[in-house]
Amino acid sequence: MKFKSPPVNSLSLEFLTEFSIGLEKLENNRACRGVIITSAVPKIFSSGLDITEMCGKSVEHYGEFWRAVQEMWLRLYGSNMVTVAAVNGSSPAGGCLIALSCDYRIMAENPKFSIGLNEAQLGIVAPFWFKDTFVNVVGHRIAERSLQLGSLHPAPEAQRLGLVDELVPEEKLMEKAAAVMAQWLALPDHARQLTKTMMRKAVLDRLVAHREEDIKNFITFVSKESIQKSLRMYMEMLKKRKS
Ligand SMILES: CCCCCCCCCCCC/C=C/CC(=O)SCCNC(=O)CCNC(=O)[C@H](O)C(C)(C)COP(=O)(O)OP(=O)(O)OC[C@H]1O[C@@H](n2cnc3c(N)ncnc32)[C@H](O)[C@@H]1OP(=O)(O)O
Repeated sequence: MKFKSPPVNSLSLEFLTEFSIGLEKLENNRACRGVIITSAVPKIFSSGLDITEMCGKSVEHYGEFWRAVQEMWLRLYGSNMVTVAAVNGSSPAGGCLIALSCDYRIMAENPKFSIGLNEAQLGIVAPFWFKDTFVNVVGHRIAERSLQLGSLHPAPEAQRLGLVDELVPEEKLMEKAAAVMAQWLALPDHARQLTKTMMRKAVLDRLVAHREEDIKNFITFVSKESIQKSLRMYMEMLKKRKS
């Protein structure tokens, strides 16, 4: 799957819905045993959740949007397929969540590309299931420091921390992803799938059990004037940085 929503592959409601439908189709296709996720937009894997979806919209819209974010994660993190992220650009916040939800992460070895859960820098809080996914990849201490500081880690640091599994030159990224996929697909599906379920089930179940409460929390949180102000200021900062 190649993300192609210029300029920055931000995860809008429409993008998330299409992504989830795409994953569902592949999941239901018995001929498909694995998926490599990458980007067709130069230098950007995904800029994370589309901030405009969280600014100045109705309570109903926030609810619909958050349900779509949850749905995407439940499908990807809970997928029976082998999932490999070929991270060919920067990948903040929700973009990082997508990579973290895969079975294996390969990143282009460009120190200008960064990845991490930077929510704290926007004045918002990564939800518990973002945090759980992160902890399951890098461990508690690294996740705690990185989340509190809202760190975006340049590719070499991301590899040192275990946030990505390996770095390769950009031109070799897809070749390497295909080789990793072949290695993972060499195992019998049922054994690999049951093992994956065993490792991820508790974290998935926790969101399933608290899904409606999580949506309510999101709506309450994002509707606060202080949070709206932080998001608006962040968007302005992005625009100013450009000019
Ligand atoms: C007890 C506690 C209770 C807690 C309850 C919790 C409940 C919920 C909490 C809420 C959690 C919400 C979770 C959010 C996760 C996210 O994903 S938030 C999004 C974070 N994303 C970012 O910070 C990335 C921001 N973007 C960038 O850093 C850069 O754009 C880039 C590095 C990706 C690319 O840089 P460059 O190539 O230089 O492009 P730009 O000129 O910066 O951008 C082009 C264009 O796109 C717009 N844009 C960029 N990112 C986004 C985005 N994420 N959403 C919307 N729009 C974006 C940018 O403004 C530019 O627009 P214009 O061309 O100027 O119009």
